[in-house]
Amino acid sequence: MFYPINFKIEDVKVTIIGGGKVAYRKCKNFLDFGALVKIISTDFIDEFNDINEKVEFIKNSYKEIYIKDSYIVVAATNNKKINEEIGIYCRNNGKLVNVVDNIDISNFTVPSYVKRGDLLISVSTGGKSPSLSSKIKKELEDKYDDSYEEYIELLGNIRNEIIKKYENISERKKLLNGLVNLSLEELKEISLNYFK
Ligand SMILES: C[C@@]1(CC(=O)O)C2=NC(=C\c3[nH]c(c(CCC(=O)O)c3CC(=O)O)Cc3[nH]c(c(CC(=O)O)c3CCC(=O)O)/C=C3\N/C(=C\2)[C@@H](CCC(=O)O)[C@]3(C)CC(=O)O)/[C@H]1CCC(=O)O
Ligand SMILES: NC(=O)c1ccc[n+]([C@@H]2O[C@H](COP(=O)([O-])OP(=O)(O)OC[C@H]3O[C@@H](n4cnc5c(N)ncnc54)[C@H](O)[C@@H]3O)[C@@H](O)[C@H]2O)c1
Repeated sequence: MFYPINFKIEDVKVTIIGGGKVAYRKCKNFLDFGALVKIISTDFIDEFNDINEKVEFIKNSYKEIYIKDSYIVVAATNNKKINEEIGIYCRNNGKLVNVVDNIDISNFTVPSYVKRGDLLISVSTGGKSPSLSSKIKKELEDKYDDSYEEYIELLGNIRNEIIKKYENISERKKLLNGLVNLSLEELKEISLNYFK
């Protein structure tokens, strides 16, 4: 079983071994959340050329030295034995490791997710069906569209004002619980009143 946590990885060093489709997808995800990514691979697919963020590319085969200073490691080569070796080294050295072809060695996996500003909805099937995770994600993308980015921002701002203004915890809670039943337009109205 995997436990869900929200991990602050801004400026945390992440090393990915492998330069294929799976490594590319993981790389994009980590960059989305502000990590410092280094990639070691004997070859890289062309998609890597279109990455705008800063990534350190090392064209070489895997060596232990490359992951010594990384707290988070993804083993994403197409060589099962190398992936396993990376996984075991990381487990023995207190690192977080995602072995893309071996859930038993992995001590974390990457879920599907929908991100709308600070709203983050993630889906995992414990490795039983990545396809189902992806399908559920697509359903959630329709339900929680782009407008939620502004919605969550307004909720956060108004919540801060309510916390400042109301000391009584049960009154506070009632107000905060009620906010989520309002539409984006209604929140905008309230926000104008709070911040005028
Ligand atoms: C969610 C997502 C995140 C991401 O990678 O970004 C993700 N896999 C995605 C897609 C996907 N992966 C695969 C297919 C082909 C169809 C299929 O297999 O269903 C598709 C679908 C497609 O490509 O359409 C093949 C596959 N996946 C794994 C193995 C190895 C194995 O099972 O041992 C194999 C090869 C099996 C074989 O040998 O054929 C393993 C893992 N894949 C996970 C995550 C973790 C568990 C997540 C969970 O608990 O659900 C876990 C355990 C480890 C990890 O990678 O963290 C991303 C969806 C992105 C999105 O759309 O949002
Ligand atoms: N977790 C997932 O979501 C998922 C999805 C599909 C497949 N997989 C598994 O992930 C593996 C990788 O998939 P892919 O489509 O990215 O494969 P791929 O063949 O496109 O890429 C493999 C990469 O590993 C590199 N590589 C191989 N040996 C290396 C070494 N010793 N050192 C450094 N780099 C090395 C290659 O240069 C290549 O860039 C597959 O074998 C499959 O089992 C996982």
